[in-house]
Amino acid sequence: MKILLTGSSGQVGYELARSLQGVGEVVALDRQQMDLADLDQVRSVIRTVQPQMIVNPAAYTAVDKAESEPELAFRVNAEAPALMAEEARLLGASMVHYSTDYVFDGAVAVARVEDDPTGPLNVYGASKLAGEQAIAAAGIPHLIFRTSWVYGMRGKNFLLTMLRLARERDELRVVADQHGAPTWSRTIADVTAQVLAQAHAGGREWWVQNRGVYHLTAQGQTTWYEFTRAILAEAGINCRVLPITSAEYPVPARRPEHSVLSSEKLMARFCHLPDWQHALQLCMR
Ligand SMILES: NC(=O)C1=CN([C@@H]2O[C@H](COP(=O)(O)OP(=O)(O)OC[C@H]3O[C@@H](n4cnc5c(N)ncnc54)[C@H](OP(=O)(O)O)[C@@H]3O)[C@@H](O)[C@H]2O)C=CC1
Ligand SMILES: Cc1cn([C@H]2C[C@H](O)[C@@H](COP(=O)(O)OP(=O)(O)O[C@H]3O[C@@H](C)C(=O)[C@@H](O)[C@H]3O)O2)c(=O)[nH]c1=O
Ligand SMILES: [Mg+2]
Repeated sequence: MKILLTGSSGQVGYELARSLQGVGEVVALDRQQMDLADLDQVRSVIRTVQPQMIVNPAAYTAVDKAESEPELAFRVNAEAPALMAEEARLLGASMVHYSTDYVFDGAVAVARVEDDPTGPLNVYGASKLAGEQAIAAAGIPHLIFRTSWVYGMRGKNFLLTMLRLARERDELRVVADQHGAPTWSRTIADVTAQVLAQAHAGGREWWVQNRGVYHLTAQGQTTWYEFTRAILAEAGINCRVLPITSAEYPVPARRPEHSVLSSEKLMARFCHLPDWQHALQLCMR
């Protein structure tokens, strides 16, 4: 099976380029080779590669910047995935896509399930939701994995930012009133590969039974503040960390207060997911 992988230099894309080797022949493309802001290029690349599956971890992920660049965020996160789904339909291909906890408003302290009502608080979340909806509407075999708080030892992420800041400063001030599940990029890629191996074995009927949205996050929950403390403890860095409120950390985009997703559906059908603490240890060691 020929797999077109987008965003191969991103956190999840980089891990997928490795994990998907066992699933099929991977054509991994970065932004230079396929710019999702250029819809004509997206179309022509897909028509040239002619994949049997498109795996799309590429996304506009700058949450604050998206507030002032809504058109670009929507083009990359909604219009490009919509076009990919349309091209997949013409090719008879399937599509695997990634989305976010930020599609929810996070108003209630209960783990969200896949069918719960959405209500994004910011442009990024709204653009990701529009992408999900376009793929679902295309009527193709598809999987949409909603994940959260992605980190890893490469790329741009909260873990690497905190390690850098802790070395530069005597004290970190970190929000303690947003709750969620930090998820290692490698967990996302490995689980994707496991699910796709099942899909491959199951054929057409598998997709009829299993297509749709799945929450895919590490188990348990924490706050950005507690996550920071766990990161510094694991790294053996001594730096004071002060809990603050979101109001004390003014940024352009609003974030959900309760961002925990229930991954029970995925675990019941496919495989176990690790605790966030365990995955953090594996990642940092
Ligand atoms: N990061 C997170 O905390 C979370 C991410 N997600 C979702 O998971 C998926 C993977 O995210 P993650 O790997 O963490 O994100 P990253 O920000 O690490 O990677 C995003 C990738 O998309 C690429 N990209 C951005 N704009 C374009 C463009 N116009 N054309 C082509 N490629 C582009 C980036 O390229 P370049 O390297 O050149 O910038 C990068 O390779 C995304 O769908 C994201 O929305 C969900 C929840 C949390
Ligand atoms: C750097 C820093 C951030 N913060 C806060 C800001 C924010 O509320 C929180 C996390 O910072 P980030 O910039 O990583 O947050 P953010 O970019 O909102 O992270 C999100 O990214 C998108 C792509 C997703 O899909 C989400 O799941 C989530 O991971 O920590 C502090 O309190 N102190 C600090 O020193
Ligand atoms: Mg960010």
